[in-house]
Amino acid sequence: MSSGKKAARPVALLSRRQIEGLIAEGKTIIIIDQQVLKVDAWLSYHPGGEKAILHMVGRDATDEVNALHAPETRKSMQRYRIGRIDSRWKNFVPPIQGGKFRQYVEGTSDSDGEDEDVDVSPESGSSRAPSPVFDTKDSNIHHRGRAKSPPSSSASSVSHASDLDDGMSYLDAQTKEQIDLDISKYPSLDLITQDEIIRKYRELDERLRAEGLYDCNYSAYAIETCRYLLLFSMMLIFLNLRWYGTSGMFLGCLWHQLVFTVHDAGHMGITHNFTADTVIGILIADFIGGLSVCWWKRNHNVHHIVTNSPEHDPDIEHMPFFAVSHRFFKSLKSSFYDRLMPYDSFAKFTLAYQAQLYYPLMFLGRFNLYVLSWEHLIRGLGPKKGPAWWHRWMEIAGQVFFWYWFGYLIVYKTIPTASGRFAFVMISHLVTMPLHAQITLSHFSMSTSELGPHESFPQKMLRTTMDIDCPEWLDFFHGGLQFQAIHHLFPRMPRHNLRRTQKFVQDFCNDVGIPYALYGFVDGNKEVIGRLAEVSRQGAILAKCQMAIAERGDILHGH
Ligand code: HEM
Repeated sequence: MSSGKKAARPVALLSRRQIEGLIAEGKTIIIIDQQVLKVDAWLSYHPGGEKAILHMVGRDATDEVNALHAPETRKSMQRYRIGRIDSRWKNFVPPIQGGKFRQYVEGTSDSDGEDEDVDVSPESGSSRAPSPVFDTKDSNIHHRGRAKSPPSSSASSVSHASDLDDGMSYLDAQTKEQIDLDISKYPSLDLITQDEIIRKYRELDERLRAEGLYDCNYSAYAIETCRYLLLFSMMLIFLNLRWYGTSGMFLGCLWHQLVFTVHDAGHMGITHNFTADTVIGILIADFIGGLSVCWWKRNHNVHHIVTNSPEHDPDIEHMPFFAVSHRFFKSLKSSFYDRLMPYDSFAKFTLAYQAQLYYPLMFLGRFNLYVLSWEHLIRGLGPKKGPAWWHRWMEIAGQVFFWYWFGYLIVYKTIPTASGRFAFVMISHLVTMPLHAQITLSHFSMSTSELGPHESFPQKMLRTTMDIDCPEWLDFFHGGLQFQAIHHLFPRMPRHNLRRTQKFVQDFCNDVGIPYALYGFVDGNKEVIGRLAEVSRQGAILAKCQMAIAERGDILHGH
């Protein structure tokens, strides 16, 4: 008897081995809420870019996906469902991060492999040599009783026994030390502990929603707008008075402030509507600031997923100028840029002085952003299909508009002298320096260690991100970046609610035993400079090791 309604299609139960086999065949498989999704067809349409999804292949992406998408988008993901699982999913290392996957042969069961009852502590999980479960870089250093073993191979950083001959064992020992430090400071990586953290994090998210902390406080933007108008008026007044440097300073301050609203829009933190917030972001970033918000989003989306991973997070990949981890001395391959980041003689020279170069280079940050923006737009690196296809064209229009009002109308037509033009351009750009320092402050001195695929999303975010303590009246200066750890836990939460959320996050951290990193602005800066100096020192020690080894080699070979 027909009920008139279409019967729901039964969903196949897939085994772990079957899922592994699909990934081995090159399929893009992610797990969300116990559902198995195959998203190959969606990859090139994805507004968040391909890389964001590729870092989730073979993983339970529930928390990352919930944090980064609107609720209706999450529902639409069911279109890609090919099956379900019926037990707790143990993450694989995604292929883009060097994970290895075995083909599935009909009749094999989950127990036909080493992935049953996986012990996930870095020490033991990594000792399963061919295991796709925990086959990642420095983790193998944690084999019990093998303190100085070289790291396991990954697609991006292969280290062989012969590395012991060129000083790499020194770097491996440093890596081990840092992983040990993280393991001693943070909750255990066993599944029960991590599940408890995930459960409490989801509860917290629900609570924050119930408290209305996801609702945008539009009156706060009215105050922001008054501030923007004031800075813009000051720029015009001083331009009229022919005080070009002062006028440029006010324009720089305006840009500095506007970027925070672009950040909110890039995370759908204003209207929560993808299109509306993207338009706000493009109008401010491109039309008023001459920068590509979509370039920034492409970077930033991946940064939020693989935070502080030297091989994968573009936000810490600044070779040859900065290295926040000694691991960059291995000439890692960036999965984001798809290229090597060579530790060559130029890098050796600049990295030796990186602590001294930090602030001077931050002053030039905005010029670098133009270059990156144009590269993004000219090469068409954003999605060409799907909901974001038109962003590139609106951004190009924004660039034309910006260079017309800034370059032609103000710099060329209004300012008559070369010295006036120079002062206006340089001061307006250099004044934005604090922004570049503020952006790097939250992550540069935090951990860059890889603890394997079983670390939960909230723990990883809190381990790699710090907050800045500041009085409430200074919030406008930090623009929400002072609550970066909270923002990483809840990226779509409107900026003006982050201060209220801080107390909840602190309670959560106390409850689950995760340290909440909170520094004053000055101390945070000291931490960053300290980290840069420490990595330079490691570079100097590495050079000495290599020199001593070379001399020993010469003696052995009778030279
Ligand atoms: C079936 C799978 C997926 C679908 C259908 C999908 C769809 C979308 C859509 C429609 C948006 C626009 C914003 C929104 O409507 O919420 C978006 C944004 C985004 N997605 Fe996905 N997504 C999927 C999987 C993933 C995965 C696994 C990740 C990685 C964790 C991811 C990361 C992102 C990011 C970071 C954005 C922000 C993009 C931006 O604002 O620039 N997505 N996604």
